[in-house]
Amino acid sequence: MSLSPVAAASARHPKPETAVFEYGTAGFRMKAAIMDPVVFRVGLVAALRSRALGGKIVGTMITASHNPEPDNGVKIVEPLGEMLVPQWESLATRVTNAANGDLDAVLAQIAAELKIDMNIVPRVIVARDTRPSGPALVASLVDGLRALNAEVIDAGVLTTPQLHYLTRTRNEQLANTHLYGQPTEDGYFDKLAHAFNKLIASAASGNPDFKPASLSVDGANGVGAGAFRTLIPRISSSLAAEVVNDGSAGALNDKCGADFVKVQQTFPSGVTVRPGGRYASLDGDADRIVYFYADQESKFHLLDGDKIATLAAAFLIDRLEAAGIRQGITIGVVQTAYANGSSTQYLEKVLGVPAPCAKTGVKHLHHEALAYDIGVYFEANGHGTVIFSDHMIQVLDAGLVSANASTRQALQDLRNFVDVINVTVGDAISDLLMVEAILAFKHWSLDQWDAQYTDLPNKQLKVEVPNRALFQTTNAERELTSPAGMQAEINKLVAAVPKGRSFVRPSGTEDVVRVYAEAETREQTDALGQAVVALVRQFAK
Ligand SMILES: CC(=O)N[C@H]1[C@@H](OP(=O)(O)O)O[C@H](CO)[C@@H](O)[C@@H]1O
Ligand SMILES: [Mg+2]
Repeated sequence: MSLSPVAAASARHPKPETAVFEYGTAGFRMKAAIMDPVVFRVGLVAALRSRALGGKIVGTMITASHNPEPDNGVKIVEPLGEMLVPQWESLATRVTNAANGDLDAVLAQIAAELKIDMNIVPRVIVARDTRPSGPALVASLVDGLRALNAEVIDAGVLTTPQLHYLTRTRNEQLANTHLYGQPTEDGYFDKLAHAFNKLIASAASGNPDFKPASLSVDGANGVGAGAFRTLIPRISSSLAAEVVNDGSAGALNDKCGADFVKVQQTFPSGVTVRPGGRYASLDGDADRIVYFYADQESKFHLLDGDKIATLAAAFLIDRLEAAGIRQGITIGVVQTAYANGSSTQYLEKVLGVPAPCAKTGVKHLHHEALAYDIGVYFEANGHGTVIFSDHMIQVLDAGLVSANASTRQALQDLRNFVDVINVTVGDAISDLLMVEAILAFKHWSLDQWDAQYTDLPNKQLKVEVPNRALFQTTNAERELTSPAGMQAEINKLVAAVPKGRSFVRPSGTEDVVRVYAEAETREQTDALGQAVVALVRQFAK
């Protein structure tokens, strides 16, 4: 009996019988060495997803973001650049866990359940970051796609946000609808550069002394370094930028990159830091960014996702007022439990905007941000963006038609601001341009930006436990419902500390439980963090 194409291909990518996989916050992520059967099966799922959507293009990205170089991962992107819908996360988990001999049957079951027309030709874009394990994993993914007769578009090495952009614009091109931008890598850079150069020109107008700011970008030795370097010549009149940690020497994310800088609260290696200089770190797939600087005593200062969100919100409010359209436009800034307490306070008390708390994972933040005309959302680690409602865009466009001399420039600034933002997904490069444009408008250095509010000392810790599933949360992950009795113990510790806050949640991307603590002083913060870590160990048994 001859084997079906799926069975024949799956024999080349056997799943170890006992292996269990789960599509988590960031897709599948693990040691690259054990990923082959997973990516092959994700190829099958992506092809099926495209068929279920009538042949629309689905994106697949091979990356493990900020995790160490030997790790890798894979995630599926919806046609308009959104994260995979929850129903299909479960289907992806189901297919990756099917026994080797059951794959055909499982696919047929799913097709029958969802009434998928198996004659449709699937179309799937494939991209990867710079990890050495990437090419072999792409080959396995493509093997899965081909087993279901998919048309494969190999986009090579891209940042995660570029893959989202390309997926969206290729679909728009296919459907002959309005293009978010030209459906090429060049189109991506042109769109961002064009909007950014206009914003800087506006910020510089009337100021003969305007000089482009100098910025040094830590590329985490990853894909963002090359991507940002491609952009530099296109924005050279607006920003004097250089890239360090470009992958020519160190390992990916090793003592550098946005996650290292945020979690360790220290300078990345490979960067010569001068007091007064301006620095930013990207993560390994360039969807996160944090800024940092040294003061006159060479002390480290971090400007994280919370600082970026507050900067963006304050600027947008200012421009809306100058454009005469603040009335009737709702603004919200969505955060997670990891947001510094001072940032939430600043948003609610100083800027007067709602700052709801969502569960960790940008898809949760994105969802909540849809409730506003301008939805700013950032995780504290620097992953986020700004999204705009149709109403907001209509108000803007209508305003531009009838603008008078005093409001026109502010309206145009807002329009260019919308264009510099990657609304499909958090994008380090687009966020960097947004920050630089705002700083140019404000004539701010990093310490002036930082002075808007003072972060409470904070600490993130992780604890390895026998079974992290024991830890369950509610209230946007700020309280534990299990293990029984543990939240009451945390509450007691927190109550004893001025401005204390602490919470515990299981990671969705690593086999650890995370602990967060903040308090009025560094000593209190560290002591609170350690006390909660001890509780985790005690209750994990
Ligand atoms: C505290 C923290 O930074 N957690 C990160 C991390 O999730 P965990 O579920 O905490 O492992 O990876 C996610 C995916 O990149 C990101 O969305 C999230 O913010
Ligand atoms: Mg990332």
